[in-house]
Amino acid sequence: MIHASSTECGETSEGKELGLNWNKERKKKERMDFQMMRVQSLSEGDIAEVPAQYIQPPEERPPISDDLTVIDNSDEDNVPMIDVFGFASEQRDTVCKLIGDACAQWGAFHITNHGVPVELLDQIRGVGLSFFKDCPVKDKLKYACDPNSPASQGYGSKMLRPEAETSTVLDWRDYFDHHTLPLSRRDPSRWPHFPSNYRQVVAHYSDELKLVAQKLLGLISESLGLPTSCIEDAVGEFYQNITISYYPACPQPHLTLGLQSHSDMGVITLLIQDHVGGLQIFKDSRWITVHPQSHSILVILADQMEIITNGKYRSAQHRAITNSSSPRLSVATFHDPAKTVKISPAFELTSNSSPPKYHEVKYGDYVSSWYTKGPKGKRNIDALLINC
Ligand SMILES: O=C(O)CCC(=O)C(=O)O
Ligand SMILES: [Fe+2]
Repeated sequence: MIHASSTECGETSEGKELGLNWNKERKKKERMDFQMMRVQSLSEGDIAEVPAQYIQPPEERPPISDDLTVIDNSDEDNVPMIDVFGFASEQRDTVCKLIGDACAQWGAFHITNHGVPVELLDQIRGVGLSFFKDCPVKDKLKYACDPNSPASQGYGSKMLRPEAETSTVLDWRDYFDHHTLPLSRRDPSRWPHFPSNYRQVVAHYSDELKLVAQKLLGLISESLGLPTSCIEDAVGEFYQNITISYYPACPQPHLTLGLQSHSDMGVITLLIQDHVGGLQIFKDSRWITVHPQSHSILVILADQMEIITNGKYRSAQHRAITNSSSPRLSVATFHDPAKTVKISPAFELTSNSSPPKYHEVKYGDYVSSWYTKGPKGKRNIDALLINC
């Protein structure tokens, strides 16, 4: 009774202290709750202005005056579209040359006739959208990822460790990260059970995209005059994650980013998006909006590819912008080395006249540093440059 009244009124010194601590704890919890708040809940709360934590510094803000100017560049000035002819051997030399040019100039390209059934592309977009749109946030939260562990599997809204976040603006994005390969990491019971075919579609998509990634690594190796298996041998067994990102409509797209500027940390990313558009690639000092192509797959070179190729092919810097009218969905499939694998420039690509440009790095160390420091464009890979 005494305790109850003294803490409630804060009359005794012990009570005051308890009251202060309680207040501090409550404030901390409110801050945490805010940080954990899903962007979708904010967006559906019908707010006119985005909370301060989502406002980018002026130099990072996208120059959007209204939503219709999001896709402003012409077809000629967009990532190359390459028909890979089902990876048929008769077309291999031609395809290899086109891929080599796209890797050197863009670090990204679309592929068609990749062998993944278009129905499967539609299905994974469909189950992803259904999870985000039709499942109440409280049900989605049953799959919440561990906010203290980077790249943990599940439903999340932020990428960085809490200690890094204090100085980092939050992204206008919710996502679901799935650990899909190797099979020892795949546990579909941790993925949404709604809609009912969700788990089966993600597993099927994972298997198909692994095959595409393997074939692409072969072509990319050959495009540099390397043995077909060179890059895949350097990477070892694929660690594959699939991230479905959902970017709710944003009341102030000119102040925010769906996903801040970064390059992916692994080897190769295969991305599909819906018809809305918002992915941009930084090329020749400007941001270019990638035209959505519903049946093609966008290939994005990631940082370990830049190291293995000794900078002949550079990882693509990219970001996602938001818009005020339509939510947007993308599915990114990342292919990474195991954390224990050491990555260094392929010896075939180095010589006395062309020495290694990057320090060797254990992939696990690279990942930890990326999550601790935050992406900020390409600063993580640039930190490995020799003599820099
Ligand atoms: O949503 C997008 O288009 C980009 C996603 C992305 O870059 C990522 O998840 O790393
Ligand atoms: Fe990315």
